[in-house]
Amino acid sequence: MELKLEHISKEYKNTTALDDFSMTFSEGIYGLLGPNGAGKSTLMKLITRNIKPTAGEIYLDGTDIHTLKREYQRLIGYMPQQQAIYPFYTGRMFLAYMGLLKGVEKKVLNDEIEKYASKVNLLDVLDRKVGTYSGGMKQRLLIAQAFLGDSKIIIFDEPTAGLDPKERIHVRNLIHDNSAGKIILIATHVVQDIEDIASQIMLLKKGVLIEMAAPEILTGRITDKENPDLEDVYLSIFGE
Ligand SMILES: Nc1ncnc2c1ncn2[C@@H]1O[C@H](COP(=O)(O)OP(=O)(O)OP(=O)(O)O)[C@@H](O)[C@H]1O
Repeated sequence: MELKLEHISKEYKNTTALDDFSMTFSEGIYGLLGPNGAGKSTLMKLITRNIKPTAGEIYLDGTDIHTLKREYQRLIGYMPQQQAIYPFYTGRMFLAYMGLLKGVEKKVLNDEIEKYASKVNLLDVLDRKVGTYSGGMKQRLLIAQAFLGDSKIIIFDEPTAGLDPKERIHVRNLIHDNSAGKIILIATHVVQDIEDIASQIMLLKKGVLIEMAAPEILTGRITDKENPDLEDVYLSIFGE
C-alpha cells in the first residue's frame, strides 16, 4: 500500500498552512513533529479527506483519493485530540456507532468491537458508561475505534495528551503492537510519543517539511551533545 502526496498546498485566507508538501507513505509508523501552527492538523485533515488541497494531489496506490468513494473512508482510522465522547454511551455503544459510521458490516461489528476492546484492555468495562472511564481508558477507547474495521491508514492526533507516564507507555505500545501492515501517522509535539516507535520522523515548520528521516539519522546530526535524543533534534530545529 502506498499513499502519495504530490506537491500539496493548502491556503486559508491569509495563511499558507501547508506549502508544497510531497511525501510517499508506505507501511510503517511516521512521526509528525512541529510546533503549534506548523500545519500538522491540516495535513491530517487532507489525508482523511476532511478538506481539499488548494493545489496538488493525493494518490492511494495510484488512484486519486478524491475519486474513491466510501471505500476510502473504510480504510481510514482517526483518533482525534479531544476526548469528545458522549458520556452516557457505553464503550460498546460508542464503538458500534463509530464502526457503523466507518462502514463496518453489521454482522461482524460485535466481533470487531470485542476484538479491539480486548486489544486495548477494555473488554471488562465495555458495558460501562464512558462518563465513568478515566482519561487513559477514554484514550484507549479512541484508539480502539481508530483500529476498528481493520483500518489501513491510521492517524493519531496527540494520542497521549493528558495521560500519566504509565498510560503513555501503554498507549505507545498499543499503537506499535497493532501497526503491522498499516500506514500510521502520529502527530504530536510530545517527542517521547514517537521516539521509540516511529521509523521515520517528519519535521514540519510553518507549513514546510524541513526534514524527513529515521530518528537515528536525525540524532546523528547533533554533534554538540553526548547521546543526543529526538528532543535535542526538536530543540535544535524549533528552538527552546
Ligand atoms: N480553518 C482555518 N482558517 C484559517 N486558518 C487556518 C484554519 N485552519 C488552520 N489555519 C491556520 O493554518 C496554520 C496551520 O494550522 P494547523 O492547525 O494545521 O497547525 P498544527 O500544526 O496542527 O497546530 P497545533 O499543534 O496547534 O494543533 C495556522 O497558522 C492556522 O492558524
